[in-house]
Amino acid sequence: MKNIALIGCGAIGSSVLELLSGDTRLQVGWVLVPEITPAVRETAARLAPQAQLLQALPGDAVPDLLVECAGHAAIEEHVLPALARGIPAVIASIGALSAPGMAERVQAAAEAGKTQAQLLSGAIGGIDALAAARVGGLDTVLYTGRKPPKAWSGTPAEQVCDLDGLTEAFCIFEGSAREAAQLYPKNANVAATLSLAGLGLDKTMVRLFADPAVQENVHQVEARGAFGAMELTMRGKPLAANPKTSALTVYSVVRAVLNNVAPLAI
Ligand SMILES: NC(=O)C1=CN([C@@H]2O[C@H](COP(=O)(O)OP(=O)(O)OC[C@H]3O[C@@H](n4cnc5c(N)ncnc54)[C@H](OP(=O)(O)O)[C@@H]3O)[C@@H](O)[C@H]2O)C=CC1
Ligand SMILES: O=C([O-])CC(=O)C(=O)O
Repeated sequence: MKNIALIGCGAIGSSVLELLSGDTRLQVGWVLVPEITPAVRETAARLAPQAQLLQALPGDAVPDLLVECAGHAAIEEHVLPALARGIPAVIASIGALSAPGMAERVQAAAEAGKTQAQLLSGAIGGIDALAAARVGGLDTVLYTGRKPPKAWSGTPAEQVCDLDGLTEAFCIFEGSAREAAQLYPKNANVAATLSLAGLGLDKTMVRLFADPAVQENVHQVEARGAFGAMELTMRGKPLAANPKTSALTVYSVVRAVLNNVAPLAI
């Protein structure tokens, strides 16, 4: 039985626990959160009663897999030290790798620990195709992210428009994936994922819209290169617990965990 350490127990983490509970091939042995709140206690008691609730992984704990679904800060705090100790990790907060030197640090920690960090596809599809297309050479990759105005609350979008008063789509950001991921750490992980699979953080162009006409989180990708062309639209249903996050992100985490225990992985 594989023993999992889960970082974060919010909208994604609690849904992941729900979907994994009852699978006899694995158990969640640790849940790492900044504060052990009554809500976290209740969720863990219901869905992972065997788990230790902690703020950091103990030095003598050796999970088979570390699963990050917490936020950008968790990469520095939990993922880098675990990788360096040889614990493999799957990462949802991919935008964290847009910080100067962070992608290199993740790589170096995994190399030092002789293990691997896997960047999850999260809310976006087509990462396999884009990463394969990169081998032949890519010319352009454009990502357009479109979410309902409430998904942009508490972000710099509030400084460029009146989110509650929007009557039509408003472009809140246009620039590189690196800049998008830094400015919108809870909304532009997809931009970072596409760029790390494809043309890189500085050459992948990004437009972000607050759009009162959409109910879903809409992700569009247009890519061209030696392989031909790719056009992709995803209309992700947001999680009730967090309108910034699409449900597909949860399924992507669960898929990665199950691929770790399944005899046939896809
Ligand atoms: N790749 C992708 O496509 C996507 C990636 N994401 C990433 O996933 C992250 C989590 O999303 P979601 O679950 O919706 O967010 P929530 O805010 O609902 O939950 C975040 C959880 O992580 C905990 N947390 C925050 N900081 C840390 C830390 N440094 N160490 C450990 N735990 C921490 C929070 O605890 P507390 O409540 O006490 O702060 C909370 O339990 C996002 O911030 C984003 O980076 C999200 C959507 C798509
Ligand atoms: O969940 C989504 O739709 C995408 C998201 O928040 C992100 O890219 O950070």
